[in-house]
Amino acid sequence: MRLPPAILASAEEVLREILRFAAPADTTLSRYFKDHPRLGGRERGAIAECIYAVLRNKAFFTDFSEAGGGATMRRLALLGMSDAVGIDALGGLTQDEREWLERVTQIDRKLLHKSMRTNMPKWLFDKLVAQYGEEETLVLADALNTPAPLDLRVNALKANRDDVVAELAAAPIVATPTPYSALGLRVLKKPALQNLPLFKSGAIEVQDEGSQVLAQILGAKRGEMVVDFCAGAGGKTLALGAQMRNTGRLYAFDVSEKRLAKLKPRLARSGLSNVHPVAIAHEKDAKIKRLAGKIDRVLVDAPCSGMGTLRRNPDVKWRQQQEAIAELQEKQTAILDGAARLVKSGGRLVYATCSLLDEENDMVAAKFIESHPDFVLIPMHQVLAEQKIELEMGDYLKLLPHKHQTDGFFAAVFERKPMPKKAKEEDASDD
Ligand SMILES: C[S@@+](CC[C@H](N)C(=O)[O-])C[C@H]1O[C@@H](n2cnc3c(N)ncnc32)[C@H](O)[C@@H]1O
Repeated sequence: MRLPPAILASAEEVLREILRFAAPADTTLSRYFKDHPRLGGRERGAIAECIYAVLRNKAFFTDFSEAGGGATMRRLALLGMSDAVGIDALGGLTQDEREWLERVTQIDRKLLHKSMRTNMPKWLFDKLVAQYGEEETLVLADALNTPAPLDLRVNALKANRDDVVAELAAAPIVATPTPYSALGLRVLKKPALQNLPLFKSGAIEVQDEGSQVLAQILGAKRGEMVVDFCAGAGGKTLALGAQMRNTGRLYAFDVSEKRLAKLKPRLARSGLSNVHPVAIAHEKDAKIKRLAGKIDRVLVDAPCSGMGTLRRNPDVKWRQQQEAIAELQEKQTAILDGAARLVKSGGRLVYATCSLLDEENDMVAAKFIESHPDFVLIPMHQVLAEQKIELEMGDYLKLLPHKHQTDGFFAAVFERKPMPKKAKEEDASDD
């Protein structure tokens, strides 16, 4: 059945708002759907897919919608919709529009100019070329512009992976084990999960496989004191708590009370009782000082540009300003410094981002090691071997969508050298 013609007007309306880039695309979309309760599930799905298709393909779509007659926003919506649901599912097209869409959708994008093919701002393309070379950047950009599959993490406290696969199959949802995370499952279609007993009981959580690997490399064990320094809504906190088998103490710090509040219902589902969410004012908060030198493992999943998550958040590349990267680096360095003070002698500190940019990754890690002679870098291949994760890496973890089919992630692992007792006491009382 064709979608009603009015859906194009709705897509145009929400697109106009989203392309102002005043707020994240998912926030604007949720607000639009709330304000338009009469839109059905199929219409909402099509509008959302249309918006994301436009954001992924903005450079290419804009170029083609500006050429030719008719309003640009209508043409953008047409391109987005045809990408999302196919031309034949669209009702109310004029003959001209149909022919134009058929012409544009037949274009071989590999033959286009780089800026249009990669669909990213020039500053980002240039940075990636400087890091990966042009050939690899083109492949990386294609992967970043392809929607991500849906990854799940099995909560080992409540289920095992094989049983979950069997229960999903009965739904029927086809899920296959992910290659790197022993608890991961990949679902190619995007079924609604919220009402599944498996989801409601906390046996599964939605989490990119890369994110699961990041939580795992912290190596948190039963009975340990662990801090998730930038816990947000707790994606990694939940994985860490389960890894600790619901024992020990896991502090979930964040400066955003709103994000920490979203962790609460997830915690309730997960069955974890070892997690202690703590809102902090900043990375030097007195609440942190009290724990200085006492923590076995600290994860810093730092705020970053998010360029590794473009498969899911394609608006980020258009919203992020190049000038903000240096500010982010400063913030990341400050947070890592603050978090390092928590680590006890022989304890571990993991610095992670979902960015692809060296400025937020290698450079922050290198600066940390330079300014913290009491820490050593543990090469990632060693950490991965300890965790029995079959990934080939050098000093750092660098997950890339075109190579590993995950979001882009970076991680560095540091270990605090054993400290003489006196120095330990001074460290704990230091401002
Ligand atoms: C990449 S997100 C964390 C995502 C989360 N770990 C997860 O797996 O879902 C970064 C988080 O850092 C928080 N943040 C920003 N500045 C901070 C600071 N100075 N100290 C602690 N957290 C901070 C943000 O509020 C945000 O929730």
